[in-house]
Amino acid sequence: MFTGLVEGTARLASVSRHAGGATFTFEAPFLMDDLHIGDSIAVNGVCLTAESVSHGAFTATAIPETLRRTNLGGLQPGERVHVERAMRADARFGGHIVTGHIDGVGHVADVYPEGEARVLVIQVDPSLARYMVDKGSVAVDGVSLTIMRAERDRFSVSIIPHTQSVTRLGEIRRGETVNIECDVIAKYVERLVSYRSHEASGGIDAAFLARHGFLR
Ligand SMILES: Cc1nc2c(=O)[nH]c(=O)nc-2n(C[C@H](O)[C@H](O)[C@H](O)CO)c1C
Repeated sequence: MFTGLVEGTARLASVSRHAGGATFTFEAPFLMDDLHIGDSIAVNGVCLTAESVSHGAFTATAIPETLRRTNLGGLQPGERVHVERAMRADARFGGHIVTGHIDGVGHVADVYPEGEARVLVIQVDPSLARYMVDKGSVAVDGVSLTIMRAERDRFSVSIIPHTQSVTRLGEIRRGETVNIECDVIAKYVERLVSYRSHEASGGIDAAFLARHGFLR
């Protein structure tokens, strides 16, 4: 589990693509004081496992499904990614609950300045946008952000100077693809409400289970 307070950016040193997916080597010397083989680490918001850690770098593998559903598949050596180690139980919990499971990608549709901030307008599928509300939470490439405005197929966020300086969101351009994790609380609420309304109208049968993915 993560908070969306990313710790900084790591540089992709190399990538090896193979039948099992892609194995990335990221340079991140600032993580080395407490990163061990087997630890979870969020890379652009995607929860991966550190497979080796040495000389200021770690390696992690993304399976084909992860490459299809996130922006990791398009990464090229030299690019920078957001990194965050798993949250500690004894630390302050800034940001919001981020699981590292990406719901889909969004596309940066517009970028414009507003005072000291940088507003990003991000286009997403309505199936993702439905979990967003004004002043709610969203993780964009792993960065916990407050939604300024939520619409049917897009939302906007305002990037404050601190976030611009410690993440890539200060330099991101129109057309780039970003990983989106919707607020997990919204997803649980939707699921519970759909069960409740079904129970009110007659209980659980085979058709109900199939509709909700429990039967094929
Ligand atoms: C909730 C939240 N909202 C915003 C926001 O709307 N705009 C912004 O620029 N930064 C926000 N942050 C802080 C970032 O998550 C934090 O600066 C980065 O993850 C780097 O640690 C947070 C935690």
